[in-house]
Amino acid sequence: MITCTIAGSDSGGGAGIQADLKTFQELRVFGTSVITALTAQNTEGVHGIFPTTADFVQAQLKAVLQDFDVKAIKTGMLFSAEIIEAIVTLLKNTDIPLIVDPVMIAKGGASLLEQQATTALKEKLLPLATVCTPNIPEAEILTGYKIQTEKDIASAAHDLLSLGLKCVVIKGGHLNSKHATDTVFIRGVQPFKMKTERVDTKHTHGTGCTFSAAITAEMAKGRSIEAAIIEAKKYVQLAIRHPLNIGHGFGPTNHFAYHEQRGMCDVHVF
Ligand SMILES: Nc1ncnc2c1ncn2[C@@H]1O[C@H](COP(=O)(O)OP(=O)(O)O)[C@@H](O)[C@H]1O
Ligand SMILES: Cc1ncc(COP(=O)(O)OP(=O)(O)O)c(N)n1
Repeated sequence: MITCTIAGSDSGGGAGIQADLKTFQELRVFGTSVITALTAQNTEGVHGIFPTTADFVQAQLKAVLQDFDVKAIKTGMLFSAEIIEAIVTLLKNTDIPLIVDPVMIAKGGASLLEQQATTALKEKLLPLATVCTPNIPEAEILTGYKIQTEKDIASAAHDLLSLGLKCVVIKGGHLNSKHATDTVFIRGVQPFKMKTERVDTKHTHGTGCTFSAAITAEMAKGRSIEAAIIEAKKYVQLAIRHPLNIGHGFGPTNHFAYHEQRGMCDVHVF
């Protein structure tokens, strides 16, 4: 099975293209990639960004799509409106499932999407997506209001689904709660929650990239959206629960853990 990630490179290997390709490999799908930007990054932060031109992003994506039977595509850091538009031009002619992780700001505070690109992300890319996986701050930017209650989460999902998406997962990593609970809204299906223990760790660099890449891998294998999302939650939970403890700052998750610790993870779905 072949997948594609359209995202930025993280020289530190914990997020972006590197996290996506590691996740694809661990979940036994073949990963191709389209690089939107290089970041000089490590566990202590983002030290520089060098974007790719929109034309060259398009050239990479064309090369991949012309040759490979890609079964699912994900997007991560897209950086600019020009890059988003270049991708949309090609993706609007395909029916490949598209998972959009609307990456905006790294946990350290660096901006990975120019402010004026939010409109292009929302109005041009999201209508093509099958699944979108915002964290709470991203959902707030996309909807334009604060998300504090269960009712706010449901309204945000409703507003995002109305853009044409099939599924929205509002991730709870940023909530100040005892558990890490994500809420899944799928058109025509009763919403459900996925709950795991919240791991007390600072090594959560790349959790969002890893989660969305795992959804992409599982969907490429032909699993239903529900099954893909639940398996992805297991994958990321194990990756957080068994950290590698590398680097001097906020370390990466452990992409090996899913195989090394198989069966040692409960996700409560309700
Ligand atoms: N400390 C943690 N313990 C357990 N799960 C976590 C923790 N932090 C994040 N997660 C989970 O990791 C996934 C990615 O969420 P999140 O960290 O919110 O994304 P992002 O990296 O986009 O901010 C979600 O399933 C979330 O619930
Ligand atoms: C190149 C690149 N892409 C995405 C991110 C953000 O990754 P995320 O999974 O949201 O994790 P944090 O960086 O917020 O820990 C990134 N940092 N770099």
